[in-house]
Amino acid sequence: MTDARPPRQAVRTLQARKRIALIAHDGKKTEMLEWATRWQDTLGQHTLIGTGTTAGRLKKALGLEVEGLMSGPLGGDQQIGARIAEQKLDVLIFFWDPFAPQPHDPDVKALLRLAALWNVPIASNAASADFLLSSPYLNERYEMAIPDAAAWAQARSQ
Ligand SMILES: O=C(CO)COP(=O)(O)O
Repeated sequence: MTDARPPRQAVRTLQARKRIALIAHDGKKTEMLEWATRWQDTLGQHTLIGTGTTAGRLKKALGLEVEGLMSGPLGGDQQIGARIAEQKLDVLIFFWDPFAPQPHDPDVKALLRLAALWNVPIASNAASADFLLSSPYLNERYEMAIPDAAAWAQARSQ
């Protein structure tokens, strides 16, 4: 058994059209809708997914095409986390509520851990989401470092 960290980094290239996850806890959904309204045109140029209720609210209020997964408390955070682990998500916009404990707090923590691990850009509030969406990288290919999963597995199976 070797060091419990991936021994090497690999390169992942994000395409110009990003796959963006949109998630908001109930206490933050109004803020998310207001923010998404301001960024509606930009969001419409990318591929959007979201947890069930957030996705439904965005579709209804803004007419945006958003793939809806399970609602968060029913496993939606875990589904988004799986997309991250499979390198199928590029940006995470997650307005989590710092005032409301969630029944699925472990799922939320797991999602945030995977996003940190896989170097996925995260915005937790409207200002950081403004910065992310106004980045020149949003509409360009972008190369980033990620853990080398194959090297990790190989090192641990010696
Ligand atoms: O609970 C959530 C994220 O942790 C969000 O889920 P909903 O979008 O289904 O409300």
